[in-house]
Amino acid sequence: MSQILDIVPLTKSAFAPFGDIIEADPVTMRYINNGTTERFHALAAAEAAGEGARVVINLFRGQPRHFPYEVDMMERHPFGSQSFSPISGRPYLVVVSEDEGGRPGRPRVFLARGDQGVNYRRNTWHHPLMSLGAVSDFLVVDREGPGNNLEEYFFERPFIISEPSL
Ligand SMILES: NC(=O)N[C@@H](O)C(=O)O
Ligand code: NI
Repeated sequence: MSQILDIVPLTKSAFAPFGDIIEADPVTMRYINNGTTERFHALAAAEAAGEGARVVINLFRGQPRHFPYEVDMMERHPFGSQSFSPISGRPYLVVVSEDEGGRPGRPRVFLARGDQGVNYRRNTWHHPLMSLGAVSDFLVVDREGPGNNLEEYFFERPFIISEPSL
């Protein structure tokens, strides 16, 4: 099988094994504030495990990735979830893997729209942030606390992502 990875659109069903999509899904919408605001309710849940852990809200300013791109590693956060919500309105790549006996399997690459966020469930293999085209800001909600919340795995042979067509 080729090391070149296909890129597919990010959808709720395809991403379900890895976490949730943070987008204005009409099914989740309820009016609040006397009808002046639409609340898209409980799109995802932040997880922060362990004594003394807390959920934190961050800004990530990502440099655009260049292509062809070598995916030589994946990471996961054993004690908490991690969400990325684009603030700059630009598309970006989401790269995730199923767990195969404690190692990431073949990565899956999703092209996320600039109005779609993702929440990686706790312990989900993913590649670090992959901004596209220009420096992009993201609101990131994840876990801070004691213990090592970062596990990395390096592939023997890197996978390749070709330039996405936007
Ligand atoms: N290191 C860090 O906070 N960021 C990564 O976890 C990432 O997924 O981008
Ligand atoms: Ni991460």
